[in-house]
Amino acid sequence: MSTEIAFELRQVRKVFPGRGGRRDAVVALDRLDLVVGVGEFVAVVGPSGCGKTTLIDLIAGFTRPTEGSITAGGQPVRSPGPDRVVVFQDHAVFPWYTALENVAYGLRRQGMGRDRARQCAREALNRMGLGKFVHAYPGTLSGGMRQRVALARALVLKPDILLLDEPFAALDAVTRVRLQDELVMLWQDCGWTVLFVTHNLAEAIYLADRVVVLDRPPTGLRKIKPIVLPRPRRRSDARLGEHAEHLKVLMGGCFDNADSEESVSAQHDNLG
Ligand SMILES: Nc1ncnc2c1ncn2[C@@H]1O[C@H](COP(=O)(O)OP(=O)(O)OP(=O)(O)O)[C@@H](O)[C@H]1O
Repeated sequence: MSTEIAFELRQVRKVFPGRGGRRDAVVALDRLDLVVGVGEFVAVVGPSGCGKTTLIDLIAGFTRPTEGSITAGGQPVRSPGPDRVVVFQDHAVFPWYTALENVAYGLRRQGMGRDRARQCAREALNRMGLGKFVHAYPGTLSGGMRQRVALARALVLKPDILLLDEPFAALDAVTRVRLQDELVMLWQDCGWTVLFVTHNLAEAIYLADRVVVLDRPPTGLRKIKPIVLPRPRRRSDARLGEHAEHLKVLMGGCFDNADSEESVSAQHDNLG
C-alpha cells in the first residue's frame, strides 16, 4: 500500500437540518475519521441510512461537512474538482446524448476541443467494449452497457479518486461480476484511488483492499477490515467467505465497538 494519502476525513460530522428546525435534524455522519492511501481500493458497507452516500457526497465536494475537515491530495475539499469523479447507480448518463456525447461531455466542460474530446471518448468506449455502440442512446442500451458508459465517462476524465455509489446494484448477477472484474482491471491500469459503496458484502470483499463498516450515528465507524488476499482474486477462494462471515458478525453488532474503532493515527500507521 502507498504511504501517500489520497484523502482524509477528520472528525467529520454531517447534520441535515429538518423542516422543523433542530428538533428533527438528521445526523448522517458523526466524528468520522478515515484515511485512504493513494491507489487503495476501499469499500464501504453498512445498513441503510448509515451515511454511505453522504460520505461520497462530502468527498466529492457536493456538500460540506457541518464539522471536521476533509482533504484530498493534501488540499481541503471545498467543492467538486476534476481530481474526484463519482459514478452512481443510475441517472449517471444523459438520456438525450449518445454514448459518445455522454463520454465527451466532461472533457468538453473541461475545455477540450470537440474533435479531441470525441476521439478520447471513442477510445474510452472501445476500452469498455462499446466500440460498436458509440452512437447509441442510453435508452437503447442494457443496464450493464449504461454502467460501462458511466465508467468510460470516469475513465476519460483521468481522476485521482473514483467514488462509486452502489454502481452495480441494479445489474443482473452475471453482468455484475463481469463489471466488477472490469473495474478491478481499470483500477489497476489507471492507478485510481477507489471508494466503493455497496450493500453487498461479497462484492466489497472481492474488490477491496480494506472494507469500512459503518453504522448509523451515534455508532458510526465500526471497523476497518483489511482484506489481505492476493490478486487476481478467485471467487471460489474460501477465504472470501471467511471474511464475509466475520463482517456479518460485525454488522450484527456482536462485538465491542470501542475496541474496533481505528483512530486517525492508527490509520496513518497502517498506511506506512
Ligand atoms: N439532503 C438530505 N436532507 C435530509 N436528510 C438527508 C439528506 N441526505 C441524507 N439524509 C439523511 O441522512 C442519513 C444518511 O443518508 P445516506 O443517504 O447517506 O445513507 P446511506 O447509508 O447511503 O443509505 P442507503 O444505503 O439507503 O443508500 C439518512 O437518515 C438520510 O435520511
